[in-house]
Amino acid sequence: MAAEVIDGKAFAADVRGKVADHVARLKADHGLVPGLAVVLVGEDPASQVYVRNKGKQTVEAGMHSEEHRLDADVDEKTLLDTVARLNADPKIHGILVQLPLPSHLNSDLVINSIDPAKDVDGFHISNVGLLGTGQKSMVPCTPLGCLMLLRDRLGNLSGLNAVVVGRSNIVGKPMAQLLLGDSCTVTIAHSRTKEIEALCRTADILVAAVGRPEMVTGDWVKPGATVIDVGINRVPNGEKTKLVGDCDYASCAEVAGAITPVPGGVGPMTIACLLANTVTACCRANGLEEPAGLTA
Ligand SMILES: NC(=O)C1=CN([C@@H]2O[C@H](COP(=O)(O)OP(=O)(O)OC[C@H]3O[C@@H](n4cnc5c(N)ncnc54)[C@H](OP(=O)(O)O)[C@@H]3O)[C@@H](O)[C@H]2O)C=CC1
Ligand SMILES: Nc1nc(=O)c2c([nH]1)NC[C@@H]1CN(c3ccc(C(=O)N[C@@H](CCC(=O)O)C(=O)O)cc3)C=[N+]21
Repeated sequence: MAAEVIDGKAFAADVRGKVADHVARLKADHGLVPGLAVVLVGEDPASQVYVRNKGKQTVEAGMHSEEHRLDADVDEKTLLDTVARLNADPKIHGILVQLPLPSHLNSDLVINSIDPAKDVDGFHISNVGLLGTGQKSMVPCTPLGCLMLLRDRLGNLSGLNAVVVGRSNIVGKPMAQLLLGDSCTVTIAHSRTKEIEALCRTADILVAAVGRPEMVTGDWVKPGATVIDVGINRVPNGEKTKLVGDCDYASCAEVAGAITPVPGGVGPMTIACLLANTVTACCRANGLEEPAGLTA
């Protein structure tokens, strides 16, 4: 039995449609335009693609979009000043500093200088703490997108076994928090985990966020499981390159009940959730009702 393909691209278009509807209402009823600022340090070509997509989709949803490009050798003070200006700017409701930053910059310091109310990535320590204690927060976009896909596919997640492979602050850990919040039994696996294949085979929900092309193969997957592939890896393909996930799609799809493809799975959801978080931040900043169904 071949797995059902979870169409993240279509789901993301649907989320962006809801965002655009809410943006139109904010404009008509309150004269408000939600604004997102993306800060990009250096010239990493892959990052530039994401930044371009974010800007385009932000404008398509009727929102205000700004890009702030800084040289790769920018000093920390200039970057912190940029963030401080955006914190104080009433047109801006969401700020994203693209990671990773060049190694001479302290990314914890920079991220924690963002106003937590404008931290649409949900990476500021106060948002991390709020999520970890089950309080209202800004939720990281990629895990939020994965949760939306899982709830849509499985309905109630309560009692399901979830294994998250990867323990990064931006994907693995917040993903585990969200699954725990939905009453899954959650295990986080990483590079030191023993017998990782057997562990993964216990998962009703398997989330791969490792950054290793096609590492997870079909023999790691429990028959019928839902597989969420977060990985975005650019690998050689003849003269050109192609994108592959952290899962070997062909073998996993033979065993899984449902699986997200790469591209067209989690990636588009990340951007849709970024727009959703920006609208949520704008509503909260103005004491208005938040859009239904766009937060965790
Ligand atoms: N679709 C999207 O929107 C997004 C996609 N991504 C993609 O998701 C992937 C993960 O990103 P990110 O979390 O930032 O990556 P990190 O490199 O920060 O973290 C990778 C994690 O995987 C673990 N790991 C590495 N090798 C192995 C192994 N052989 N076995 C088990 N675990 C292993 C590491 O373990 P340890 O901690 O022990 O080193 C680490 O916890 C990447 O492909 C990235 O491009 C990221 C963000 C958004
Ligand atoms: N502060 C910060 N926040 C992030 O959310 C963040 C970040 N830094 N650094 C980089 C990673 C990566 N990331 C992606 C977003 C969208 C796609 C995406 O849209 N992918 C498309 C394909 C895009 C393509 O063709 O290259 C897809 O999977 O279908 C991928 C990856 C966000 N990240």
